[in-house]
Amino acid sequence: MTESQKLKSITQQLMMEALDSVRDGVVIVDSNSRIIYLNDAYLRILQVRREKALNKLMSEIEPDAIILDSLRDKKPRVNALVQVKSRSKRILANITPIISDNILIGAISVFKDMTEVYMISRELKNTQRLSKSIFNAVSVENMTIPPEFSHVIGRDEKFLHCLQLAKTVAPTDATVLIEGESGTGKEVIVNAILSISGPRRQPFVNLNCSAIPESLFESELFGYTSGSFTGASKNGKIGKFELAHKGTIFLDEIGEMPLFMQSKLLRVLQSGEIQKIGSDYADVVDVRVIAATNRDLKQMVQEGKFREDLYFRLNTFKIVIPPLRERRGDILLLAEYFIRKFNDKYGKQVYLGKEAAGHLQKVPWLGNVRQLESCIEYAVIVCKTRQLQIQDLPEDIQNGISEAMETLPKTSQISIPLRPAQRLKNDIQNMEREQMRQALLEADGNKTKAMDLLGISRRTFYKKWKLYGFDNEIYTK
Ligand SMILES: Nc1ncnc2c1ncn2[C@@H]1O[C@H](COP(=O)(O)OP(=O)(O)OP(=O)(O)O)[C@@H](O)[C@H]1O
Repeated sequence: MTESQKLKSITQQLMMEALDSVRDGVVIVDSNSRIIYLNDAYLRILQVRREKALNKLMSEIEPDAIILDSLRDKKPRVNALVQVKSRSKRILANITPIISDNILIGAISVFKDMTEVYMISRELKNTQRLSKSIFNAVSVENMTIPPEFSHVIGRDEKFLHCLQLAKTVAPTDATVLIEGESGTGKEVIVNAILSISGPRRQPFVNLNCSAIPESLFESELFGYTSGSFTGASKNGKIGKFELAHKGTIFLDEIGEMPLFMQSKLLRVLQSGEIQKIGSDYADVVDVRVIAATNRDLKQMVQEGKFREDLYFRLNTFKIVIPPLRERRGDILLLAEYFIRKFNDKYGKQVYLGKEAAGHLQKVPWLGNVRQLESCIEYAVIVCKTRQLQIQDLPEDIQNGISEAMETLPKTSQISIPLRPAQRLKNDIQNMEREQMRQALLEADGNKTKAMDLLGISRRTFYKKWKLYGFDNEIYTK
């Protein structure tokens, strides 16, 4: 090797090393778009393995790559913001065609990863939209309930405040946390938010965290690639987050999410990144998250059962729905509403008698609006006259609860926990558990059949299944 050849080879080596050490991605292709060089940053940013890209044709592995345009028209591209489709990444690229003696011999692209910048600017836009929305909301003196909320019943001040918050946050893309006891109407508020945010935030994916076994959580949420584990479908699986891309995901019972998934959820909330099981790289999704819980997440954080960082992240915009016993003014409104609903359903013309109305107002409604709803459904069905009376109400509402009420303070604000109410709750739960057990026996252990027999949704069924520890029992006649 001559001295000048040696010098040339050392210079080339130094240049390659220099390119390898820069933070920006660098790729060089020849005139046929064959990748002849890529640096370490390229591999890191686009999350590919060297052997999957080097010496391959760019036109085959990334047919929409902007560097191909430069090869075609021999023109440079300056600060081009592009999406690398196969990797869901945003990059800012500078591309120069390499021309020697008027002949195109290739092109070089130097690019920056803009995904994080994009996520931050999205967050910023959200915050701006949210503050604008809050500004508009506080400048309206008397809140008017939006027409989209017409099916939401309630005039209590605290409840109206929840609706106002829902209305405020709906047009933004902010993450929302809805807290409230079981049956208070968390899902009703989610639907209200969705009805305002409209098609802009579709598709909608609903996921109840308590219905997913821990071992399936990751594949449910993020999916898996084909053949990533024994028993996996050969076509792979699309996760719920991918399904909800550009839309909204509702994570109900977020408090039931296992700790290892909480950290993965935090990553999605912070960077939009999801990684399928078995995949070498992460995809970026654009999903609005609405979460709900009937657990005290703050308490769970203290007990080490819920990640503090995720809690803070979710807590940015919180709507706390008060229990029905703290908005007693709404009981009759809701009761009348449900009577209308079940009159329609069962072809009846029942109206609420004065004594029954008085009685309903005294009940502690530990099961909240859901309990009131099923109580009214029962009463409308059994009511033989047109006037719904105390004796038409379910027995536990007629007796047990009224007994418990005698020992409760006569104020509209009942502070919990109260021992009699707790005892009552236990009674209700025992009864519920027994009914479920009977239904499961009747259905020979077939859960879908048992749900039908009980007349409850799959979601409610699995919630109670978990609550009452049915996992360890065998149900065959
Ligand atoms: N304000 C309301 N107006 C009309 N219906 C309501 C209202 N609040 C609750 N409901 C009805 O009560 C039932 C329970 O409500 P929902 O499922 O939203 O409660 P939840 O808080 O999500 O319960 P869980 O925590 O058990 O999932 C539903 O049938 C719902 O339609």
